Amino acid sequence: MRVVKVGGSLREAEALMQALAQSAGSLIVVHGGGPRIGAWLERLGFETRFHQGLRVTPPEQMEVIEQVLTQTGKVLASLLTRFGREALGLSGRDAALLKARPKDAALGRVGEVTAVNTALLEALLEAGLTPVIAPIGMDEIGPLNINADTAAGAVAGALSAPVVFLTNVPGVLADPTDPNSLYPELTRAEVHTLIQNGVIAGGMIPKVKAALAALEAGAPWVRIASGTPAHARNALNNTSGTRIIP
Ligand SMILES: Nc1ncnc2c1ncn2[C@@H]1O[C@H](COP(=O)(O)OP(=O)(O)O)[C@@H](O)[C@H]1O
Ligand SMILES: CC(=O)N[C@@H](CCC(=O)OP(=O)(O)O)C(=O)O
Repeated sequence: MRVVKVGGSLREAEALMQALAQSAGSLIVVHGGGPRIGAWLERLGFETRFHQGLRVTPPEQMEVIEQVLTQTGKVLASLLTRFGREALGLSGRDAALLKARPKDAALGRVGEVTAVNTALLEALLEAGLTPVIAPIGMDEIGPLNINADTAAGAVAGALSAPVVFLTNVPGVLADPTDPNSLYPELTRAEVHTLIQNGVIAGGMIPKVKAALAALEAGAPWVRIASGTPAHARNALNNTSGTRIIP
């Protein structure tokens, strides 16, 4: 079994969904949708800003964020199903799949995962269904906006499963403008240095942090790789992209 995080930066997800649908073994998909959320917030006249790769989430933006993410999951699940892998779009609110708490008051309704309903995921896999999870969590007040990388790392950690973060770059790059500057492997200490000196920035920060959290929680291996179909297939076999090691 593998956990696959599909980045919202991958706007044309169809070819990737076909590759995932046809890959061997059980999958749990966790997806993002940052660019689509941004587009809708802008269209509706909301300001949006990021702190360390996380979208600061005033409570009044939560309805839009939840709608966009939930619908994105339904689209991905229907594509997987069409390509032969029966899939089900869920949000972290369904059956308390992702219990969460606010991460930091300054970030508004941004959540961090406190518990994953692994029994539900195992039951779905047992029934031959592929869960497609929108990164919305739940506390006693209502929904929380969880970064999709964070959510994928938490799910992988809870299941002690490998996780692959598929995105619009080949992995962690020494020079984000040069796709040939890929780090094949990074340790925890190297990751922290690269965050401190600004080489790892923006949306790459939650990815490497989630990768380290998953490893700490028991994931056997973790990769950040390109979401092109060929690279995604290799990443699922623990070969392409950047491997993060403890
Ligand atoms: N060192 C780095 N190597 C690669 N990408 C980086 C790095 N630092 C920042 N980034 C940015 O992180 C982006 C990927 O994160 P993000 O846009 O959130 O994607 P996704 O939607 O797939 O999660 C890249 O497109 C790139 O702009
Ligand atoms: C708290 C936070 O940052 N939530 C993210 C959730 C979606 C996401 O993570 O999408 P990507 O994987 O495409 O970046 C957001 O609002 O954009």
